[in-house]
Amino acid sequence: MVDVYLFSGFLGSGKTSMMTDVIRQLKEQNIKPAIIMNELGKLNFDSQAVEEDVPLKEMLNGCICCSGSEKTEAQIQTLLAESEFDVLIIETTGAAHPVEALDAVYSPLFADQLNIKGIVTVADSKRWLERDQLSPQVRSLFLEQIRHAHLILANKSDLLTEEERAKVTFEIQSLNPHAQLLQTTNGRVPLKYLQSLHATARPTNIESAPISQMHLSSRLVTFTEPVEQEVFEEWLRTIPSTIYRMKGYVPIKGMKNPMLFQYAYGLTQWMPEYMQMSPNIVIIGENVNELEVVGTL
Ligand SMILES: Nc1nc2c(ncn2[C@@H]2O[C@H](COP(=O)(O)OP(=O)(O)OP(=O)(O)O)[C@@H](O)[C@H]2O)c(=O)[nH]1
Repeated sequence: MVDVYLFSGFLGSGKTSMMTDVIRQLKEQNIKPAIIMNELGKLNFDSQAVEEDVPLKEMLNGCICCSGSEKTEAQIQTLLAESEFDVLIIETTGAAHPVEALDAVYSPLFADQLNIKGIVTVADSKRWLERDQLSPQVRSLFLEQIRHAHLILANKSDLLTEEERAKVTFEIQSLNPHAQLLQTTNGRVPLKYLQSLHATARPTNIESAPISQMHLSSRLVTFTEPVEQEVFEEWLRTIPSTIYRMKGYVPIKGMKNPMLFQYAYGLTQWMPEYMQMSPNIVIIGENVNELEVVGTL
């Protein structure tokens, strides 16, 4: 299994600095990294930070969440087929919502090959103190990236006074009490903090993630029998609003192949599928392990 880390954080917060340092540490331990980088602009200057022997895929002109998860899926598949590596680091654009980014990388197609360790968010500590100056939408994204993280770096702590550092730590930890919080400069984080993250996504038929894991996580569910479409839609109306996203293939009674199913923030989409895909869906949200799914054991 390849360990996957999503690096999230606002534009200019220090993601690339963190990545460069993490790659250095991985290499020192003879662990092979591969990188997917994501830039909003046309040219990816940051990729120059990655040495040539590290497999690298770039997604230019769009962010991981809105350029279509198919593209990301294809890139991960190509990487898995072409290169040998132990760890996959995905640097999302500063404008990506972490739920969407997680959604894009978590595909039922290679769920058994990837061990999604979690979202590491780099927060610019100075920006945190000045967050009231951000527009409401931007501020909301900034907060969401922190709220959904599994590990948070309060970066650029060199720019703060002792008192400000304490304030930032207290406030960020209050926003996300589940994640470990570290004060950093230049995104320097000892590798052990990444490695000790629990996987956020595991097939439930193998082992469930701990219930205490209340923050954002995902789960792969396998259907054991076909379900009536109406019964399934009825069930969808009962699920909590903290289930943000589902996608995959649902075996529907009367249909030859499992149907492609998409669910995002209350909206559902069905598409007939001409291939016999495995009857799996991925569920992303909070407390995903407590959700009972119709048609599964
Ligand atoms: N003072 C200070 N500057 C930092 C620190 N970390 C990063 N920087 C600087 O902040 C700038 C942005 O850092 P990057 O690592 O490129 O940030 P990024 O999140 O990858 O930026 P985008 O590519 O725009 O998303 C660079 O000029 C870094 O040198 C820090 O801890 N302290």
